[in-house]
Amino acid sequence: MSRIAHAFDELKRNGKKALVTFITAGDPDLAVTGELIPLLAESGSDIIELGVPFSDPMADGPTIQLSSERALAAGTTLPKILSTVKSARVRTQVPIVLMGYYNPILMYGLDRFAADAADAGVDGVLLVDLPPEEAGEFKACADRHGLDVIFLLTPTSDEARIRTVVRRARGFIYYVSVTGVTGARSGVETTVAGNVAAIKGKTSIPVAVGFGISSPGQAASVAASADGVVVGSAIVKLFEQHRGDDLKEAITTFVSSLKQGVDG
Ligand SMILES: O=P(O)(O)OC[C@@H](O)[C@@H](O)c1c[nH]c2ccccc12
Repeated sequence: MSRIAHAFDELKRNGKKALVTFITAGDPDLAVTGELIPLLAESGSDIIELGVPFSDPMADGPTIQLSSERALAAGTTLPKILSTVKSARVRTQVPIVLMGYYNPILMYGLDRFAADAADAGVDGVLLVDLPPEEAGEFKACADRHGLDVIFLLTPTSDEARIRTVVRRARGFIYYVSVTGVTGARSGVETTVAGNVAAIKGKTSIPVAVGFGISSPGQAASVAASADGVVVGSAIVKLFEQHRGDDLKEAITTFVSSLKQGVDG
């Protein structure tokens, strides 16, 4: 069983839901990312989603776009991200999902990437712009090296797409709560609970929900129907206002409060 599947299993056994936290790798630099990985886990993150910064992040809103720019300006590259994960693995066993766009992975080489990511201690990969219908080759590489491929479903996914994802999913399915880009929003879409229930009716793979969740209260309401709650932009926003120990403290405090929300 993968580290991701195991984490969801263990939570379920204790009647709990997962908190998935997103940060961009390399914002403000990879040394900080390496310190934040164990810190996020200690603060209550059950899974960490690490963004691979990309020059044209079309699924992302302004907060994560800026974060990506800071990371690229700091010289962040995919090989350096993998070695950061490898070093952090000595300090924590928290499941790590790399989130990125297809192009950098394709340039790296699909099989070489899957091998190196698995060797570094990456557990899952989410490629935003690789639709499940076209993911066959990458999925074969990921399977070969024991990486979970995380697929996205959205409020507009049709039955055929849902069936494809349910068949191919490993680790968890990521349900995007809104049609639009990442970023904090004031309320949770009313369609989330119903759509999550519909997906869960078709699979035993856990369903995590993300996009627009930015407070402990929103996290609590999503955790009522989903197996996991993903928070990105609201955490990434803290990188605009804080540095050094101050950043670590702000993240610890905020992530602990999100965990309390998820735990009800
Ligand atoms: O930022 P938000 O609205 O909290 O959403 C989570 C999100 O940041 C993270 O999962 C993510 C960042 N970029 C993405 C692109 C596609 C899917 C998911 C993501």
